[in-house]
Amino acid sequence: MVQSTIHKFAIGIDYGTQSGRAVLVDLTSGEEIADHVTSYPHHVIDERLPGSDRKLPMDWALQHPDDYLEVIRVSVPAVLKVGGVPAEDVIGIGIDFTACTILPVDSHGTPLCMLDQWKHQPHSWVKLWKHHAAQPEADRLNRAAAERGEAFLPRYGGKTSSEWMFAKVWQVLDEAPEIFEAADRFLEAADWTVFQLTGRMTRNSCTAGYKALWHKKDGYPNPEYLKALDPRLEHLASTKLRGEVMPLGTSAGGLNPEMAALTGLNPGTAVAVGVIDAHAAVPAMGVVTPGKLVMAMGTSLCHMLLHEEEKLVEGMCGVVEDGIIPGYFGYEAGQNAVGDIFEWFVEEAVPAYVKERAESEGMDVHPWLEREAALYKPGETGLVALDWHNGSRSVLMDTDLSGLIIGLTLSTKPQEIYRALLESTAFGTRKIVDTFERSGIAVDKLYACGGLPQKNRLLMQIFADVTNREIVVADSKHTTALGAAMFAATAAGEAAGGYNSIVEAAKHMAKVKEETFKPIPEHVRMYEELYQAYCELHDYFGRGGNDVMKRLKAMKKL
Ligand SMILES: Nc1ncnc2c1ncn2[C@@H]1O[C@H](COP(=O)(O)OP(=O)(O)O)[C@@H](O)[C@H]1O
Ligand SMILES: O=C(CO)[C@H](O)[C@H](O)COP(=O)(O)O
Repeated sequence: MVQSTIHKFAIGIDYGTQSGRAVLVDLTSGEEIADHVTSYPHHVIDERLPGSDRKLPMDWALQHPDDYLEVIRVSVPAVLKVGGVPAEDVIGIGIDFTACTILPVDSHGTPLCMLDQWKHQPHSWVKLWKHHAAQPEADRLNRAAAERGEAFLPRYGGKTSSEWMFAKVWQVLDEAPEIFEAADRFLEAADWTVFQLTGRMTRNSCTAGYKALWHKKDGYPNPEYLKALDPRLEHLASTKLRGEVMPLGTSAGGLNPEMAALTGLNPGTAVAVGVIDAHAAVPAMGVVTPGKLVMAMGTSLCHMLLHEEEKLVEGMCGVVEDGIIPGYFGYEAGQNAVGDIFEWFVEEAVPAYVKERAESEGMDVHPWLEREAALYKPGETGLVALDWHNGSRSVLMDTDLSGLIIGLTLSTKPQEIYRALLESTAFGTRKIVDTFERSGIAVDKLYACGGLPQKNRLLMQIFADVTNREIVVADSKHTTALGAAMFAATAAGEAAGGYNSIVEAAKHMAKVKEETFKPIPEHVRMYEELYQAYCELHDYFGRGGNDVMKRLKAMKKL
């Protein structure tokens, strides 16, 4: 039991792709007192709508909004109970969310998919960040913006993504105009959940900036451009995207009485505006100044970096002033799949004998493959792979690209392929690091958090060797939730026992391990050569030298 009389606490809720977790955090030390995970009862909906036989098309990924409430209903009371902390000592709640994860709501804020009238229409559901079916809209959006010289486009590396708000909303309009019409607003799931907690509909500057092309001075893309896309989009920004955009670390309002009763927290407890999951990890690792690239490594990989100036960097997911830490331009880049690629290999491509051997040694397949793959030196497998099994986010921003392994022979072993796949993801990150540096934005050190640094040491060593940079690792079980709790402490403010700035919160609450991964000079040399091979393949297949990946994908869609 914690001495709650001297300490104050906040709850961070992290909404991931498969599950949500609540973490009760001591604001003095950042210690995670209790955590609880709720798996989403409806999982990722990518085959059929709940209660329906209707098959979803390729590249769709939906979620059920009630799953987000389930996390609040179950995980929040659970951490309060385990932590043994009285409600009055919990001064704030913060949430971080995957993004861009959006939903259409009616004028009461009720998701259209929860209304009988619309629940059978797939476009009424939450579109998860990895819903990639809006690529045609993203392509048209990019072409029009480039032709018109729209000022926002360079801030997003020259291309906006099919994962983001405008492409997704336009897909709704194209394919289900009745849903577009019925939607009073389109909201980020982060903002909808904050609305559920507070009854106040706000938008957070982080998702608005990175995922909805919102700019602190210019606002959303202008009506003329939107009209040129489709006349029905002309007033989108002032109608279905309306709502005050609030800076990170501010309070969206107090916890409403219904939610207080549901969770056991006090009504009026400060609720911070939402933040993107990966971005919450930045202060949680103590990164509040430039030169330190934070990598949230899990299913996918998000890279975040701070800089004093706004620079235009090829293929970046975005640069947003005050987007992560006030006073700095926050840059985001990413890889659509990292852990997901390793998962695909283990689930879909590993021979039965590997599973049997792992089982006979009492090991899971991943660590077994890691141990065997670690016996090879860089280059010894004769393989190079492209990490595009779920498309390329940075720097090509193209979800129609696909994976590739080159160098296979009749003697290639599964552990060699596993190693090549680990290496491919490190090469993908190296490409991002090089692109930042070429644009004059220094990357001195890497900071890793998420599930992968805890799970796979070989992967981390390969990342250090391929990038030739030291890697600091988070010392937190739930780094993004810790970040969300820090934003909650900031929203509550010093007078309530929190902090007056996220930088101050980071000083007291951020946690990294003492042990770091350091590059091994001999490996660095070998990887330099392999990376050149990766770059040749990257440019050949990714920059128009050969469009076979796109042709194959188009055939598959027929
Ligand atoms: N030992 C391992 N080595 C490499 N990848 C792993 C290992 N164990 C699990 N994974 C991958 O880690 C990913 C999950 O990462 P995690 O950070 O826990 O989740 P999330 O990204 O959903 O928050 C999955 O894609 C899984 O395939
Ligand atoms: O694009 C994002 C952030 O900008 C997504 O939130 C992120 O990629 C989801 O990742 P994960 O499931 O690995 O937490």
